[in-house]
Amino acid sequence: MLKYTCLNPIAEAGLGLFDDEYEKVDTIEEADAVLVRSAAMHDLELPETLEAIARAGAGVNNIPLEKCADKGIVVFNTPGANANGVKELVLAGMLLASRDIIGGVNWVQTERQNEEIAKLAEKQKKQFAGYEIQGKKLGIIGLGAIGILVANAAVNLGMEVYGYDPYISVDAAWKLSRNIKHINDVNEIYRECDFITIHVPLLESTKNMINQEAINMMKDGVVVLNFARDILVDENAMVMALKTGKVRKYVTDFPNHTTAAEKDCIVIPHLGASTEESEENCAVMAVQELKDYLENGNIRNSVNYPNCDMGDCISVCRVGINHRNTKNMISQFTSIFGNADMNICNMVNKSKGDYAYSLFDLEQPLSAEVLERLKSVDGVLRVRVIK
Ligand SMILES: NC(=O)C1=CN([C@@H]2O[C@H](COP(=O)(O)OP(=O)(O)OC[C@H]3O[C@@H](n4cnc5c(N)ncnc54)[C@H](O)[C@@H]3O)[C@@H](O)[C@H]2O)C=CC1
Ligand SMILES: O=C(O)C(=O)COP(=O)(O)O
Repeated sequence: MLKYTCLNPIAEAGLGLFDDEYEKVDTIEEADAVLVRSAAMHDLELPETLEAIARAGAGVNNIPLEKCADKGIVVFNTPGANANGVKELVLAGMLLASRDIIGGVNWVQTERQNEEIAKLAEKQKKQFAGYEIQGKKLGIIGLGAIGILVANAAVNLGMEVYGYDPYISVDAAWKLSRNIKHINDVNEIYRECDFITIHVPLLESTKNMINQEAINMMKDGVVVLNFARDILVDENAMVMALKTGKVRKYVTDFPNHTTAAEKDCIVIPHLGASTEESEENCAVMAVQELKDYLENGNIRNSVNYPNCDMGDCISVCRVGINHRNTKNMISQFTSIFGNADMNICNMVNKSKGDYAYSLFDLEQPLSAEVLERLKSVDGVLRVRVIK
């Protein structure tokens, strides 16, 4: 029986895919697999039994990826599964920043007992007037799953869209409307755009990307949207820029003490992916990835190990080895099998950065002795007999 636990609530559409071979347990100490959304995992003790973690979502900055890789724990995410949910909220964010919908709705609430409210509204509404987004320039930093959807939707709303992503994938580039202006220097976005939205992962290299220097380059009255992660932006500098009017509105999906009480910050409580559809899509993809890894040893959408697919496990024996990406690993594995008179009928070896994964189909069952020999190879982090 395989055991999994959930560190956040995960949609039933996904959990329902676990069959009788799986048991839900309450703590990570007992689990072979973990499902998580935004719960912080950096300080958690990771038990030796843990094989895999699936993040039902995109951002993996809440998970210690390197520590997991060192322990042979494969971490998955669900690329694109919540992108539409975020795209729709980004569009809402642009509209909330350009029309004072929040101020207007609040005004109605304060006047709700007033019998003259209809007449009063016509007099008062000018204080909530705004401007339209059609014809405005939108700069998008990061053209991945979310950035592409935002870019294409904004083109359809009549915006002039500038896109910047030095690492854009070929697949992503194919999906992008050809009406989007391809920008090679991010400073052009800072200098030219009326709205700027950031959709990059939180990495050492992206932390504080929108800093004082970037803000200084921006047009007066710009709107900045952050549905990626708060520390991508120097929010102290942002708050100062709001106070001087340099930035008109800062729309963020990540409440904290710096922004929550600021008049011109529109702060949303991390709702980007909180739609029925996104939660279901993420849960289904995450559970499918975990099951394929636990049952067949296949890796799809991992962020710390390479992708690897040998299809369903139909051989007598299948062994997965998580190891360091160093020389002579494969030759040592094949010698161990050969010396034990075992024939390899199929194998795959893939690497990603410092880590690698090898999957072997064998014609004989694996003995405890051969298993121990594989485990003792220098650089091997985990050996798993899948069947
Ligand atoms: N508010 C919310 O609820 C959600 C927030 N997110 C956040 O949004 C981020 C992006 O999500 P996806 O679009 O799904 O990820 P993705 O991985 O599909 O796209 C990220 C893109 O950023 C690009 N990139 C990386 N470094 C860059 C740089 N220095 N400059 C420009 N582009 C750069 C990559 O090439 C990639 O195309 C996630 O990492 C997460 O932090 C994601 C989903 C929900
Ligand atoms: O997928 C992401 O990166 C998100 O930020 C969504 O987070 P959540 O699953 O809503 O806690």
